[in-house]
Amino acid sequence: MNVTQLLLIKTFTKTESINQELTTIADRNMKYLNQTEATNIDIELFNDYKFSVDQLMELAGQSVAHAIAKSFPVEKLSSKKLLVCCGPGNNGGDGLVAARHLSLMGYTPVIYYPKMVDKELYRNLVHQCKSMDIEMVQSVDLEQTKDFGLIVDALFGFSFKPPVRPDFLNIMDVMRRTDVPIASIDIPSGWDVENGPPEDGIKPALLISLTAPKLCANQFNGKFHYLGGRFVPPSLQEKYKLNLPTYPGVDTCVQI
Ligand SMILES: NC(=O)C1=CN([C@@H]2O[C@H](COP(=O)(O)OP(=O)(O)OC[C@H]3O[C@@H](n4cnc5c(N)ncnc54)[C@H](O)[C@@H]3O)[C@@H](O)[C@H]2O)[C@@H](O)CC1
Ligand SMILES: [K+]
Repeated sequence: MNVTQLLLIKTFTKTESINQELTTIADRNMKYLNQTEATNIDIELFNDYKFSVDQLMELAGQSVAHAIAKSFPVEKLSSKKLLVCCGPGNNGGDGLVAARHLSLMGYTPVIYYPKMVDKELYRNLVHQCKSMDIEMVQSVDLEQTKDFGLIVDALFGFSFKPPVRPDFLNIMDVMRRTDVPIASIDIPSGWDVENGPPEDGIKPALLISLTAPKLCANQFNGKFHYLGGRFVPPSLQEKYKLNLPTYPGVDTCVQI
């Protein structure tokens, strides 16, 4: 190895460690949003920055699929089948998008979508999933969860207001009692967005926060916490002092 090569390696190593240091500093100051801030950022993305819901949902759902693949690689999962539980709002939409991407990545998602809202966005997402032969089930009980290697929790996101309404009590009970690991999108369903888990709250193994973590994520102590939704314009990050960590390379998600 000549002197130039040695110098190049040293410079590269130094840059890498500076980058890591910057990421750590950013992590330390990363903003955890309250419910109002999360809603306001959402409104600004749509009204001021002119994003459409399906644009952001596609990016969010894809980043969820990538975080799942990093945490539960398809070849290591006990069963390639994943149960994706989708709620009535955009969190449920993220779940439908994630199911489609997971299917393209070699998993076998099965969707449970008990309260589909009759809007074109959701109808199209369901149509896309059905066109890819993704199975949809009408009910889920505890016994059935044994067929799955992972449950994707896309029931409620940052607009959730406790307590859980009767239509979702059964699936929440199944998620509480199952031994199958859970990957929660944005908020562990049933948790208060700011105050965290109720006494008998679900305990996800993976949480994928979107845009920026919400306050309840401070109480997450599962194995993997990722940030996804790499779409926040710098000026919006600056306005809310989000201090988001640096996403590695071209990744759509970053472990935090
Ligand atoms: N900027 C963003 O901020 C983005 C947000 N996205 C997703 O959108 C989510 C927020 O979506 P929404 O505002 O549509 O709301 P949610 O998906 O959080 O849930 C709202 C739905 O759940 C119902 N609900 C609320 N409380 C309930 C309760 N106690 N029992 C039963 N049902 C209840 C509401 O009636 C409504 O239908 C985020 O968490 C994230 O997953 C992404 O799709 C894209 C970008
Ligand atoms: K969720």
